[in-house]
Amino acid sequence: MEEGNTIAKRAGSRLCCLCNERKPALKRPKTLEQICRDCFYNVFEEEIHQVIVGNHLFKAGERVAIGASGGKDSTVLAYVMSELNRRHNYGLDLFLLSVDEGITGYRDDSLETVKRNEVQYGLPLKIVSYKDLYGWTMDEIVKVIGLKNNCTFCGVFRRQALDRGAAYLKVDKLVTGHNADDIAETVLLNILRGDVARLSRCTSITTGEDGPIPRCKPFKYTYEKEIVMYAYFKKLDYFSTECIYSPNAYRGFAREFIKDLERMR
Ligand SMILES: Nc1ncnc2c1ncn2[C@@H]1O[C@H](COP(=O)(O)OP(=O)(O)OP(=O)(O)O)[C@@H](O)[C@H]1O
Repeated sequence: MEEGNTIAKRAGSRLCCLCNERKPALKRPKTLEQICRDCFYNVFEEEIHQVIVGNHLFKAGERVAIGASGGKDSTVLAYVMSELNRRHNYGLDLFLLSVDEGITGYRDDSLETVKRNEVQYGLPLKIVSYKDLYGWTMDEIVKVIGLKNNCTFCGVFRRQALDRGAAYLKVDKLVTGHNADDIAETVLLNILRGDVARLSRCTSITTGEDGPIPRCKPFKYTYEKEIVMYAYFKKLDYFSTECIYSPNAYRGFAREFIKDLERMR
């Protein structure tokens, strides 16, 4: 038996290339290594832990809100942050913070997911809505202005709504699920627009230190494909529909371009 294993290991084929014990379950997008599920969980979580520690993202005793949209990125972020907080004794008080933009058939459904996550992960949830803060839902705004530029309005409102929610929760920091793919798209968009000011700050792991609440991106180096795989293998409860108002053509172009480059790798 021992000899059989040794042969398989030497052949370098049938076993996970990290533990050399279990069968591989996936080809890791970041490194293209064939690895088993347990090793994938380990490297995925450990890399995020190293990003948190290496960049001094938090201090013990801090209150941290997780921007929770119910989508894959923020759901995996909420799960991994609560696991790492427990495992490594970060000493953080974690909260889920959701913005209800008032988009029927999209945000109402995704918020149901976040309400389930509140119970599943044992994290208190605060929801702030555009209707309460500004007197308008996105549905009402779109009825008036049509389907033009609404991502721009919505982005500005959401940013402020997250600040207001963070102030309500009295948190020290806000974390979002922006991942390496999102950041690559933003870099490309800022180059295409010639927006040098944004280009210089869009890759920072922490922003807004001079504003009401610093924002951190613990997934700055995490590939979107790995987040999807992690959510899938862990059977996490998330909502996977695109916003009905955001075909978002320009960002979509950047996304496709980066995916094409990735395929050529
Ligand atoms: N309605 C919301 N309420 C709270 N946080 C939000 C909301 N929308 C977005 N965020 C935060 O901003 C991050 C990036 O949002 P974006 O709209 O780019 O969604 P995404 O890349 O599809 O992420 P997700 O899969 O988490 O929805 C999210 O991961 C989340 O942390």
